[in-house]
Parts: sequence; C-alpha cells; structure tokens
Amino acid sequence: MMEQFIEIKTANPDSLLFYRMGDFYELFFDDAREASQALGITLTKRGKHLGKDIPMCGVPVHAAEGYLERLIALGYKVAVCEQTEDPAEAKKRGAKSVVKRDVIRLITPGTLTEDSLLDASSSNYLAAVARVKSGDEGQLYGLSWLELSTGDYGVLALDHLRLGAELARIDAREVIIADHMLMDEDIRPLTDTLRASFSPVPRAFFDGATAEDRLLDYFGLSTLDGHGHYQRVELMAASAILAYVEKTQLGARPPLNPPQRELSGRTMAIDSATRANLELVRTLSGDKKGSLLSIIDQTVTGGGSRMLAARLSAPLAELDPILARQDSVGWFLENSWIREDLLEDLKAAPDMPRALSRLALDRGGPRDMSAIRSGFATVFALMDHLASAHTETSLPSELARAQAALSAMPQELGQLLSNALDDEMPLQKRDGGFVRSGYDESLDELRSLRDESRRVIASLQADYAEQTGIKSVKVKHNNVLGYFVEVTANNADRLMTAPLNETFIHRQTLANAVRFTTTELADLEARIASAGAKVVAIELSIFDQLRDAILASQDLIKQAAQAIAVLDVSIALARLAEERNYCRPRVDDSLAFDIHNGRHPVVEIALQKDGSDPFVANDCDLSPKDSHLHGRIWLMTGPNMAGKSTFLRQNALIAILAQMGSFVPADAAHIGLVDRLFSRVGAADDLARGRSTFMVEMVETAAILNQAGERSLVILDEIGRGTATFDGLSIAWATIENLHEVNRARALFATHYHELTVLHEKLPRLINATVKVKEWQGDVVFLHQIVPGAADRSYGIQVAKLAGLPDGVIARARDVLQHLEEGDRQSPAATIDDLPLFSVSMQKQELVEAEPDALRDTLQVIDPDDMSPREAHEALYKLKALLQG
Ligand SMILES: Nc1ncnc2c1ncn2[C@@H]1O[C@H](COP(=O)(O)OP(=O)(O)OP(=O)(O)O)[C@@H](O)[C@H]1O
Repeated sequence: MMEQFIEIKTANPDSLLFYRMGDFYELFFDDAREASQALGITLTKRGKHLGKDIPMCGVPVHAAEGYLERLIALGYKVAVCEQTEDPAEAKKRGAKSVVKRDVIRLITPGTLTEDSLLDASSSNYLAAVARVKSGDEGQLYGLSWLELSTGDYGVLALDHLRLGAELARIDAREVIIADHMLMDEDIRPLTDTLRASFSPVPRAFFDGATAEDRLLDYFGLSTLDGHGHYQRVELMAASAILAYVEKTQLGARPPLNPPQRELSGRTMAIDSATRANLELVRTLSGDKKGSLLSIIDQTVTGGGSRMLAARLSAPLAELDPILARQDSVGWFLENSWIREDLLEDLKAAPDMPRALSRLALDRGGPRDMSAIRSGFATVFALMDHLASAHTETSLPSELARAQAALSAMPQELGQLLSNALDDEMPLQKRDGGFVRSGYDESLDELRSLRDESRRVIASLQADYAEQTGIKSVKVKHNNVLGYFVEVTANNADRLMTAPLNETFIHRQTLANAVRFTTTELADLEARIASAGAKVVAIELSIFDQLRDAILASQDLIKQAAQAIAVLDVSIALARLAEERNYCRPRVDDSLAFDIHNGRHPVVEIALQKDGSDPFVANDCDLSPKDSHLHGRIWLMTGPNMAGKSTFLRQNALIAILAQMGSFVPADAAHIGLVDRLFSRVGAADDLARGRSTFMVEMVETAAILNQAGERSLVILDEIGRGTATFDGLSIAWATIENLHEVNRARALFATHYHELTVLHEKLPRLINATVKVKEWQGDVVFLHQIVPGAADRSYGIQVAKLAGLPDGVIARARDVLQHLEEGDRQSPAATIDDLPLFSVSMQKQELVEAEPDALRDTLQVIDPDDMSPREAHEALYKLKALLQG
C-alpha cells in the first residue's frame, strides 16, 4: 500500500494527498505533519518506511468538506485519492493485493465548485499571468481569469503598471504563473502583496505556439475570429487557464464560452494601493465588515451580491453603461411599489450558475437540479410582477434586457423538471428517490413491486407470530444479514426443533437473541433487491437525461441568472438611495467634479450607530473654472482629527459609486468621467517587503506622478510626513507643482505643512481649503466643516491632550512649541536642528510625573472626616516626607 501511496504522491507533489482508506481520508509523511498542524488534529503513526515510523493523520470522509474548506482557505491544494475498484475485486487477485486507487480530483483555491467551499456572496476567481517581450526592453502581459463555478471567463493584454491594478480588481483566490517567472523582479511585488495564492505551473502551460490550438480544441471551433482578435499573450494566458482546469478537474471540461476580451479603458483604473486604502470590498485589516461593500450591499441573492462586488471593484469609464445602470436604479426608486413583490421573488431565488457548473462537471446532485427547477419558478414570478409594472410605465433599457432574458428561459425545460423531479430532494443521487411518481411508467411499476414486497415482509411478522406461537417474534433488517427473523434466546429452541426448524433456518446467535431466515423471506428480499437496483438504474438514467436537457439550455439559463442579478442589484441600490438619501449624480464627459453636501458613506453610518453627532456634509468643487482648462487642486490644511482624511476619502468613494452606476451620498453631484483614481491615504509599513513607511509612500507617489492625467482624480494625504521636515516639505511642494503643471489632474491634497499654502499665489488652479475648528478654554472643538482658506495652526498639542498624553508632556510641548515658533521667526533651520527635543521632554516628563503623583495619590485616599487628630497629624508628616523625596 505504501508503494501505491508513494507513487500517487510523487505524481502530485504540490498537493496534500487525501488517501482513501475505508471511512477515512488518511495523510502520511510530511502531508500528515502539515495537515495535523493546520487542522489541529492528532498526528499518529502507522507502520514503518525505511526503518522509520510513518507519521499519519486522518479525517472522516463524511466530515471531509469542513476540513477541506479550512485547508483551501489556508491556501493548500488537496488531491483527493479514492478507491477505484471494489475491495472484493482486489481480493480476487490474491489476499494481499491492494485496492486500486487514483486521484479523482485536485482541489485548489481557484477551482472550487462546491457550495460548502464557496462563499455565496463572493466570486472565486482563478487567474493566469503570461508574459512576452515587446519592443526592445518592454514586457507585455496577458491576464486571464475564470470563475469556474459560474463560467465567467475573460482575458486582457496590459503593461506592467496595470497588471497589479487589474489583479487587485479581479481579486483572484489563485494565480497560476510559469514556474520560471515566480521569482522575477516584476512578479515578486505581486506575490508579496496580493491575497491570492500563487501556483507555479510548468512553462508548457503557457506555450505560445500551441495556445490557440488548445482554445480551438476546447471550444470545438476552427477559428476564434468570431470572438475577437486576441493577441498572442492573451491566448497564452487564456489557454494556460484551460490547461490548469483540465489538470485539476482531471480532464472534465466545464462548458465555457471563449474568453471575453476586455478592452482597456472601459473601466476606471484603480491601483492596488488605492483599492486597499479606500477599503472598497475589504478593510485594511482584511475584514469584509466595515468595507464600503458591506455598507452598501442590500442584495438578497448570491448572484446579486457577486455582481455588486464586481461593479464596485470595476467602476466604468464609459458613459452609456453608467447612465443605463443609473436609469435602472432610478426606475426602482420611482416605482417603489413594485420592489417589495420582486424582493420576495428574489429572496427565493436559487444560485443557478453554481448549480449549473456542478451539473456540467458531473459533480451535481439532485439538489442542483431542483435549484434549476426553482430558478424557473423565480423567473416566472419575476416576469409576472414585471409585466404588471410594465403596463404602467416602460422599463429602462437594462431592465428591459433583463426582462427579455427572463422570458427567453425555455419553458418546456421548466415543465420537464417539475414533472420529473419530486418535491423533496435527497442529497445524493446514488440511492435514487428523486424522480416524481407518475413520470416514468416502468419506474413506477418497479417501485410498487419493491414496495409491495416490503409490505408483504411487514405482514410476515404477524404470520410468523401465529405460526410459532411466539408473540415477540420480529422481522428485522440490517446491512449484513439483510432481512431476518429474530426471537429472544429463550424462545430460540422452539424454532430450532421440528417441525419449525424446517421453515426457520438458523443464521446467528447473539447474547440475548437468535436470528433466522426463511426461504420466503430470502425470496422476497431478492425481489426487493432486484427491483431496487432497477429503480436506481432508471432514476440515474433519468438524471442523466435531465442533466443533458439542462446543459443544452445553459446559455439561456445563465443569461436569466444574470438578469436576476441585475434586478437584485438595481433594487438594492434603489433601496440604499432611498434609505440613506443618496442622489443621482450627473455623470458626463466633462472634467467637472462638483459635489454638493457630500458625505462619507461608511463614517456616516458609523457615527449613526454610535449615536454621535451627525455627519457634517461638505462641498467639493474641483471643476475647471472660467478660463482654466483643467481641474483644480484643493490644498487642505487643518488640525489633526478635523476630518481631512475623511473628506478626501469621501470624494474618492463618491466618484467610485457614481461610476459603478450607483447613486451617491450627496445632495447633488456632477462628475466628469474619471479614468484613473489614485489615492495615497495614510501610511502603513510594508516590512514584509522590506520597505519603510516613507519608501512605500514615495513608491506610491511616484506611480501617481508617472500615470495621472487630466481625467484622473488624485487624492494625496500628508505626502512627505515620514521624513525630515524640510525634505518632506520640499517633496510635497514639488509634487503639487507637478500635479498642477504636468499631470493637470483634479486633486485633493491634505498636508500639515502650512508653508505650502503660499503656493496658491503661483499656481492659478490651486485653492486653499481648511477645516473649521473652534477654540474653547484652551481646548479645540472640531466642527468638521470644510471652508476656503488656510489653517492658522495645527492644534496638534490640543489633540494630543484629548488623546490623554500626560499633563507634563503637554505642558513641556507647549514650551517647546513656543520656543520653536519664536526661533522660526529668526532662523527656522537652526531652531529645528539645535533643539534636543526628545531628550528634554522625556526628562521633564519623568520629573513632573513622579513627584506630584505620589503626593496626590496619598492625598486622594485621605478622608478628614474619618480621622482622629492623631491620625491627621501623622498624615501631615507623611505628606511632608513625600514632598522632600
Ligand atoms: N464631516 C464629518 N462629520 C462628522 N464627523 C467627522 C467628519 N469628518 C470626520 N469626522 C470624525 O473625525 C474623525 C477624524 O477624522 P479624520 O481622520 O478624517 O481627521 P484628519 O483631519 O485626517 O486627522 P489626521 O490629520 O490626524 O489624520 C473621524 O474618525 C470621524 O469620526
């Protein structure tokens, strides 16, 4: 057996091998060590190999999915190895022969189809990255992606700058890449930063010479011309995906359509740092909760939720489809009366695309079929409700298309499924029991034969009781003996002596009972078994017929599922707009960016939940004005904690929401299409990649200055903060000039360098803005209101006080500040360099903290009313002693 194991393991070196033994999947050697640790299960040993113990651990087959789920979540791949013959067959070859086994499935993070392993509301993409040389030095990349559980398959050619951004958008669970590329300079940053697990595959997967043939062969086509003119690097990536799918599905070919070419420029480019900073679908700490998606997602179907996440991750950069989506949301906002009916229908909608893909991969069960059947019910209900609305007002284009897709569902198939499938569905197809009676005559006959025999057996118990005179005689069934007659031990003798021993044949003696069979019983049992086997055979063939019928209509079913998702998303966004008072933004191809009373969608909700003061709405106008041809730059100064970062982020989020087709948290908004969004907000160390905070900041700023154009929106928060004051100030200064003169992008720039505010005298499109605060008895009160002008001071010390810095440190900081401000007026450089800031304040802090606190503590516990004169006297001495030291 070990020989067999090692052979199979050698063929699957990069997967944990789940080796089937009876009711367990066992893991051996290093696999066992890794899995026992990852799963927290006991590591044992079994037998020896080359004189050493073999480490082993195992998981029960019936609970395997739970363990698989955890391993896949940790990024492991698993090869599932099953027995491929009956143990009885193996025995025929000799008592010691090993049952044949083979890997029947490779489970990898990007190729999942099981509901239990998938999150209904998230897509699960597999991606492939191909690379070719282009021009003298340059490299061109091909990126392909596939959602195996829904069949969504796309491809794109792009340069290195966009590769990271697009991979971050797709948010694949697994990325395959040729093994020789994995360590390359251009790929390393991706493997370090993305959430995906990278799977190296042999170079041959990406072979450019055979790529097209592989696609043609897969789709049974003689040319791909009808599907677009793919570049070579696109073909390489797309065919590598197919090769990997064939490898992991062991040759099973999920039905796909040729990959859709995505033309660059159709969506807003958002690089991975911006995406992460803005916490679109996940927060910086990796949680879904608290992300923008979690706040806006009111969808009720898995497909709708996945579509909403995809739209949020890829806001459009083309006008018409944005307007069409807005029309759908607007229509549901106006016709709110129809929403409730449709919502009820949607809540009952099954996840058809995932059921479909399991059926196609021959992994589907009766419940997947019934999901398609109930999909028809959902479709009919939706059509009814839409039709009633239709008579009153005409549907906007996107919804009209959805309605057309729903009505294209093949009704005969729906009828067939509801005729053929029973109401209650078993989990597995192997025991039958899912075909409705009345659907197939021969099946019904066999079933009644089987059931009749069962009834006869049930009546035998009474006959035998009468015949033997033993009232307690029982007819029972188990898997080893089949049907048998059982009597208690003290009644057994009667059956074993004449005349009853002619009828009752002894089978088994237990402690308290003895079991017999009869020819009559054996006969009936044989009849039941043969009818039962025939029943199952007929049911399985009906299953196959139904599956073929479903797959023949799969394109129509997928389109209907897509339509359901469109309805779900549109209704969800309409409800969102209504509940939260969002407005329909005016999106056009101008360079405007004019938000009136905008709010931060996530902070607004957080404040509401806390019961804090309501969110203060703010305007933001970056539109070109008068003779200025390009967008404006707002330079934001203002105290810490005043709300600058919130303001910056809210405007980026409003742009994203607007271009994904949603309404936005504002009273009014006018947005000229944004082609690229850059946001450098807050700094986080990237120690894993050996970069300091400042280095990360500079890398991201470089990307912005190199790529932003006049259609871009740039959000920069505190550039240069992580280095010496003058270096930082100079970098921020030069960055603003570049944005103004070269990039000419619409931009929001927040800074603590008040020196920058003089720039507006030189740069005509630069506007100073600040956040209003009120000073009250030495403390600062934040009004969160953005107003024109520059901040006079930072109020950093007041904020530090609010944060609870010791009083001594605050007092000393005020001294130092005063000193610096005076010095600054004379010779700023000298002051900053000369003052031993840190050590001075630390010494002072120790002084001020240690002494008064001891005195205070003692005083605090003294209660004069509860003291005798003598005690009071002693306390005084104690205080005095404390004072002296
Ligand atoms: N418009 C607003 N209305 C109400 N509360 C707000 C508003 N903007 C911000 N806040 C509150 O103020 C807090 C601080 O905001 P934010 O982080 O944006 O300040 P900041 O000026 O960027 O500070 P720092 O310079 O320290 O980064 C937020 O967490 C939020 O609770």
